[in-house]
Amino acid sequence: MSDSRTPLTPGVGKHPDAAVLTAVVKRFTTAKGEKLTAVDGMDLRLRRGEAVAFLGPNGAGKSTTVDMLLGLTTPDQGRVTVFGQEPRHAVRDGQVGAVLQSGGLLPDLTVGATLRMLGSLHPGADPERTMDRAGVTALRDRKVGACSGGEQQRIRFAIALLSAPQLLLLDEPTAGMDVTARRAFWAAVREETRRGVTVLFATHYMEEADLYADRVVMVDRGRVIADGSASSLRTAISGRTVSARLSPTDAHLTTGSPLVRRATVRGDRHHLETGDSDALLRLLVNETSATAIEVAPRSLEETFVALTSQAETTGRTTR
Ligand SMILES: Nc1ncnc2c1ncn2[C@@H]1O[C@H](COP(=O)(O)OP(=O)(O)OP(=O)(O)O)[C@@H](O)[C@H]1O
Repeated sequence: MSDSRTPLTPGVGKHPDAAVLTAVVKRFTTAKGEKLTAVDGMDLRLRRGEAVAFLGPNGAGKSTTVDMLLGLTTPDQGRVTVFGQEPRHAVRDGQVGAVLQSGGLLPDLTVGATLRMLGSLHPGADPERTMDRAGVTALRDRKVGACSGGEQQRIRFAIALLSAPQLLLLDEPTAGMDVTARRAFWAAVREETRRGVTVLFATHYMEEADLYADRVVMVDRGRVIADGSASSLRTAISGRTVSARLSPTDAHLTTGSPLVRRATVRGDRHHLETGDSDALLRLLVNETSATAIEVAPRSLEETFVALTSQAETTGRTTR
């Protein structure tokens, strides 16, 4: 029975960390022969039982990192371990399951036959129960090729669960799913984390990170630029922009305030990014002669841009 199976590798169950990346660098050579650094000194520790969201723009290095955790590619520098061992050993022992963006499925097999066939590769696997856990039992007799994109993602999830892995790596797992399918998918993932499984999922959806991750790791240009709980990250990257006309003396006072994360001047207005717009408004009203004060929320895109440019100039991380 898959739920009660113990890790196949002695010592794996005792290891406190599911995965550790230490100063990992991965470079590729582009088609033009130029060197491209996809992962640039990544330090990351996934503790057992955590659900960690991996957020970042296109090309940030998320998939490359997942590939290294799966042993599909190796770092040029640094070290990656999964349950204290080489990733490929952990994968070989069935400790790691993955839903990748490009996982091949055989379109002419039914869902049930697919799970039975792949289940035969893992001693002790229970395809029926795995289909149930992944929410694909109703699709058992349907050909994989006749399933929608979102359904195929759930089939991939079922396949990932076959070996009863202790670490699940999900690369944009809900791509192609509608809202209902997303909810059902995350409910199934939550069941796995409840059992103590560690989950790392790459996503472009801040809401998914917010709702389903214990911890959010934000990456940009192959580096971790923010790492913390969803709520701490939200506080760090959400916020408002307060803009006003300020005299030079008032501008000096406000931009030097710890309430102001970033200040820019456009035209005759100072734009002040803050996590506490109420306190900043009080400061402006009570202690300066600011005029034409406006408060505007920042969009997620703006906050991400603000955070990435901040990381570029200061190298700072949140935690
Ligand atoms: N095999 C490869 N050969 C050359 N360049 C590669 C290769 N794999 C990835 N890259 C490049 O490395 C960078 C990081 O890519 P990666 O796929 O890891 O980013 P990502 O964060 O997963 O992006 P996305 O959100 O678009 O999936 C990109 O610039 C990409 O073009």
